[in-house]
Amino acid sequence: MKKTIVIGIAGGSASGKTSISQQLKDRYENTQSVVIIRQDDYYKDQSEKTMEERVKTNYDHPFAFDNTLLVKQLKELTMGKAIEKPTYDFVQHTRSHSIEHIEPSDVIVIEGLFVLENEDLRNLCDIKIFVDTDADIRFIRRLLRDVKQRGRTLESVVEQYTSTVRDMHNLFIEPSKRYADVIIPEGGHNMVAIDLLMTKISSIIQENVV
Ligand SMILES: Nc1ncnc2c1ncn2[C@@H]1O[C@H](COP(=O)(O)OP(=O)(O)O)[C@@H](O)[C@H]1O
Ligand SMILES: Nc1ccn([C@@H]2O[C@H](COP(=O)(O)O)[C@@H](O)[C@H]2O)c(=O)n1
Repeated sequence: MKKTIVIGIAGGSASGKTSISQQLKDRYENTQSVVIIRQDDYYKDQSEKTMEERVKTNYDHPFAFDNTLLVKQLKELTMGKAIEKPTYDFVQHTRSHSIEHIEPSDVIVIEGLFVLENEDLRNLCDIKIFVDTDADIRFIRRLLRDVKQRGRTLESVVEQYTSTVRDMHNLFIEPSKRYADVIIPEGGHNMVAIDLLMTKISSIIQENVV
C-alpha cells in the first residue's frame, strides 16, 4: 500500500531551508512525486491591519502562524486529499490573493522555522531535518535576500534582527534542533547532504512503484 512520507525541514531564518527544498523540487519536478509546502505561506492574514500595524508584528513568534490550518492541510495530503493552499506576500506582510491547488504525492516536504518546534507538526514528520547555519552567516544572507527580494531596507533588516529575530531564534528555533534526525550544516550548497536526502527520497518513490 502507498504510504506518504513527510520530510520536515526546520532551521533559522536564512539558514538555507528554501534552497534545499528548491533543489528537491527541481530534481523531482518530472515525477510529480514530491510536493513542497512552506510554513511561511501559513503566516496569518493581516489584511484588516494597516501597514503601520503589520510592520510591528513579531513574525518570529509561533503565534504569527496559522499552524492549525497547516496541520489540517498536511493531514489531508497524507490521507490522499488535495488541498487549496494559501500563499504569502512578504512585501505586503499578509496573505496574497492567490490560492494554490496542491495534489497529494509520495513525499511531502514541509519547510519552515517552527516545523520541529511545533509538536503537532513534528509528530507528522517521518524524517526530521534541521539546517544548521551560524548566526552571522544567516544574518548576512538574510540582509542580502530581504533587500533584494522582500522589499526591505538595510535599516529595517538590522532593526528587526536585533529586536525580535535573534531572541526568538534562541528561544524557539535553536532548542528544536534536538528533535532532528539529521542536521545539515550550512544549508543550500551542502551537496553531500542533499544527495543523501535525494537517495532516500528516490528509494521511497521506488518502493511506492513496486
Ligand atoms: N550554502 C549557502 N551558501 C551561500 N548562500 C546560501 C547558501 N544557502 C542558501 N543561501 C542563500 O541564502 C539566502 C537564504 O537562503 P534560504 O534558502 O532562503 O533560507 P531559509 O529558507 O532558511 O530562510 C538565499 O539568498 C540563498 O540563496
Ligand atoms: N511579513 C513578514 C513575515 C516574515 N518575515 C520574516 O521571515 C522570516 C521567515 O522566513 P525565512 O524564509 O527566512 O525562514 C522570519 O524570520 C520573519 O522575521 C518578515 O520579515 N516579514
